[in-house]
Amino acid sequence: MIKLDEKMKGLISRMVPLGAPIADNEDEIDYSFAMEYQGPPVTYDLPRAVPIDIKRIPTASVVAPTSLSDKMLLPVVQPILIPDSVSKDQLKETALVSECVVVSPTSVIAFEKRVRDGNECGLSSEFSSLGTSRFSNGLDQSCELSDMVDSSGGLGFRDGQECSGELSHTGSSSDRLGTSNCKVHECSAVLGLSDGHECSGDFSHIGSSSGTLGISSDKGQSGEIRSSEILGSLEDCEENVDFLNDTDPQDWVSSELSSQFLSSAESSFKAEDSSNLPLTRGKKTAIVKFRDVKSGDIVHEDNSGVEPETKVKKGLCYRCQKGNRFTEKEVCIVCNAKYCSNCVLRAMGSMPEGRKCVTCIGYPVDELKRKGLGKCSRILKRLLSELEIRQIMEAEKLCEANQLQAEYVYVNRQQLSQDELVCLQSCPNPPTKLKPGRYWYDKVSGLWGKEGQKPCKIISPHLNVGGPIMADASNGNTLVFMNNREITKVELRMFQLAGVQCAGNPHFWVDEEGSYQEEGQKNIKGNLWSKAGMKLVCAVLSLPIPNKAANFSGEELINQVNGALPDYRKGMLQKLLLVGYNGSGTSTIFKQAKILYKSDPFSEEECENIKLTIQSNVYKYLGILLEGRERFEEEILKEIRSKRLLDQPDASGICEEGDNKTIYSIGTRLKSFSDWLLKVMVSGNLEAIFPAATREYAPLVEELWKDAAIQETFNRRSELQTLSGVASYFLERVVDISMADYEPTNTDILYAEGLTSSNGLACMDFSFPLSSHDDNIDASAQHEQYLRYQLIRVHTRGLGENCKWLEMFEDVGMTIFCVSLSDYDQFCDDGSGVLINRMDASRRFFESVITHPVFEEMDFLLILNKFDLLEDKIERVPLTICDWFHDFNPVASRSRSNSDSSISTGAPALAQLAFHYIAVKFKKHFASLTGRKLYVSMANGLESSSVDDALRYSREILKWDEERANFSASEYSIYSTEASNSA
Ligand SMILES: Nc1nc2c(ncn2[C@@H]2O[C@H](COP(=O)(O)OP(=O)(O)OP(=O)(O)O)[C@@H](O)[C@H]2O)c(=O)[nH]1
Ligand SMILES: [Mg+2]
Repeated sequence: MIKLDEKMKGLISRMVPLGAPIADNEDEIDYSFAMEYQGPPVTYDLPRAVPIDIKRIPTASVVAPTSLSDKMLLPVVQPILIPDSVSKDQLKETALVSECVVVSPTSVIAFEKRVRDGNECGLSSEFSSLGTSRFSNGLDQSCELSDMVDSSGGLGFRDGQECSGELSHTGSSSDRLGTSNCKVHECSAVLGLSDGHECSGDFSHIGSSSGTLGISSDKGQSGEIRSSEILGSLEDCEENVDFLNDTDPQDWVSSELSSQFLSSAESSFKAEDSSNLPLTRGKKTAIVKFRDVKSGDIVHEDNSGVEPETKVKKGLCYRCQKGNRFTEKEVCIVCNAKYCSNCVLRAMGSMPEGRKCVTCIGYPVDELKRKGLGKCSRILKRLLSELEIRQIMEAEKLCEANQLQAEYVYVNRQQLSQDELVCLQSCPNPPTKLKPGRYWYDKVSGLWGKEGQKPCKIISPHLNVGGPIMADASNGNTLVFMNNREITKVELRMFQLAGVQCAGNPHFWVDEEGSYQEEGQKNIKGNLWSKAGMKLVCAVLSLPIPNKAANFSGEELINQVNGALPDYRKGMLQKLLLVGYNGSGTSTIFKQAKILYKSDPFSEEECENIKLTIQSNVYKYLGILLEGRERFEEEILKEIRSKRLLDQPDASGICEEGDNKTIYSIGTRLKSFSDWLLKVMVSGNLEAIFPAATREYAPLVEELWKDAAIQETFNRRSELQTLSGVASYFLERVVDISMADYEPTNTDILYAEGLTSSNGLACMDFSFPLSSHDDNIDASAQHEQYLRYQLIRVHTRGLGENCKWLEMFEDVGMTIFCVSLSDYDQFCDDGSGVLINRMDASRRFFESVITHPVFEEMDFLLILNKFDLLEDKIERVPLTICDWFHDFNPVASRSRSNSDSSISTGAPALAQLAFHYIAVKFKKHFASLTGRKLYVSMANGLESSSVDDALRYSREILKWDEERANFSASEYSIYSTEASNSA
């Protein structure tokens, strides 16, 4: 019998349950623990620690990368609620309890156990831990969790009872090391890792079912632990093995950590200073992923979302429990917890996924809050810098965790996979504003609708998403089938109005183009969309029509941002609609955008078509000039004749040598070529020249162009209504252009007319590359190069009467309206044979676009284009020639403008004043019709930098718009959406 000395007794007393008797003799106790053996060599095998190969220790893969900026206020406190059922006494009994949060970018905990006999073992079990984890507490002390070995091999905590946990396992964690409340006594949990599971990712689940590892901060208050201090090091562990030898465990816990761990399946509480305790929402961070060792599959925890919030008195901050309902608060987009401005940064940390409590990171957003994603509140604006806000809001909108969850979307009764969702959202013509729900999709025609309802959109066809379509997908009851789906009554009505025979319960096959045929028959019966009035019919019946802009085949939809962009962002497009009255310069701006933002703006095939267009345009211009020359010649000759009649021999314009020769006369050879050319053109038989003979005639064309008579005619081009200003550019180079190997340059393409498709629709996807101005700019500017835009250009004729088809563009973010500044002295046919001023015509078109119901909330950017032509013209032709501009008074404007500090010193040029005047005219007109604000930008469509500026301005406006919305979306915002008053 060996008597235990006092020291040993003291040691044991700290390890047994409180109040448990301590035996006097060693034989009477069933506790034992390992001590260094210093006796003679033994003849039998000793259990030995198996060394761990560090490289083989799995390290966590970061599930949700967090950026731990310097400014990040770490850690985030896990608030704890004291359950009503727990009395103060009970709290006392539990001794010291701690709670805290550890956030760590890298933390490795490695354990290895070796149990000698596989039975229950006490502290004497041979057990070695080769792992160490260090955690710093709020006071920057560090503790070492190296070897709190327990009897049954669970790492961590021992209460003298058998532990049931088994730690046969190596685990590692990186990034967030969970939050926890662990209980030392009665602990039957192993630390973190259950047998048979491999842990990768963040620790969120360490301990028993409810527990996660926690390290207390000093004095039992909520811990704040700096991430950088948290280390797990295998190297260190050797020094730290077996604290029993040199460390008193109780001291270890109580002095170094000043706390103990407590865990219980239901609740966690804190003993000290409980009145000051923050509230907890019983929630765990679900970032840890366990992998089944055998199958390698990820074992899903119950990740059904965030547990219901603990009721917090309305108006109180969820962290400090102070404030009232008027206190400004920020709301977690996952769990709705609200934090006051003092607590929000602590509760939300660096917000790598936007406004989420730290414990909500990785969780999907509350779908009701999706609309508000990326819209900043006033409270954050006050607390953070503009750059930080921008980054947080971007992250909130774009981070993976916040994207629509594939599992909430069903297509043809099949839950989507993440890949399918990405495929759906990034197709050229995706469903608009996709929300969680059940949808049907006809892959053949592209029709898309909510389950049980008629179709609401035609999206890109042939997408590999969802299951096969069901006959009852749209709940039709017509006995008429289309691509295996029984159509609804309205669709049947549409078929009938399209003249499709529907007798005898037919089954139609309709493809994405609208071509339809009956089942079992080979021939195509017709095309739904090509039938006259179909679009109107569909509009009336609220049925979708194909989105030409998105499916337009002439303009490719290249994803320029390619692999650099995560998949889920590929689907996110800001659409910009570009419209303008005929000749305002929309197609020039569109082409400029292509040249500016696309690395390979025009395909070979496009270039070939462009070449033919340019060559034929040259003849068109020449034809106009020749006709004009004839007209001018005739006019002069007429004049001469009448003057002769009046006996006025010195009539002007007549050359001295010949009676019938005028400055508009050409030689006989050129005259006969000209006559032939005009005849060919009138007959519409241009093939005689073009394209085969273009080269042959090129020298003659050049000669003609250089002829004085044609040059005189060209000088009077303003009298030739249809002659484009770019005619001279091409005619000067007619010989080059007529060559077989002519390849249009970008400038040629830019100047070339008639390149857009017959329906006047073109669209392109692009991103704004970093500009020279962006070079020194912050990360957010860098980030913007990945944001994607779609420029959709539509011709007036593509919009139908009263701009009916504008409704196809309801999802655009902004409309850019283009007006030609040089239109003020020009006239055009108003459609009924009456000549009207082109500026007036432009204004009328502007009115019908801005007042279109679909654009009620739309931002408009007015591009006042062709500023170069205005400069050129304004000195010659007064602006007041246009009735609408009758009160333009440059003198008055000049004096007014000079007093305006926004205009630089010196008298602004007349064209500049005219521009400002016209801009204000449009702004006022816009405000009177819509009550909103119009943005205006000046441009010269032929100058790339000017178009770049104008389009980047549209991007700025979209950003402001967002920021304005952020203000107004704030819970207690006092800002109105009219906050901005710039430009
Ligand atoms: N000088 C000058 N010419 C321009 C400018 N912008 C466009 N143009 C020319 O104006 C003409 C009409 O421009 P477009 O871009 O074809 O105009 P649009 O809006 O497409 O008009 P439609 O072709 O009728 O639909 C073309 O000859 C362009 O080269 C400009 O800023 N300055
Ligand atoms: Mg055009």
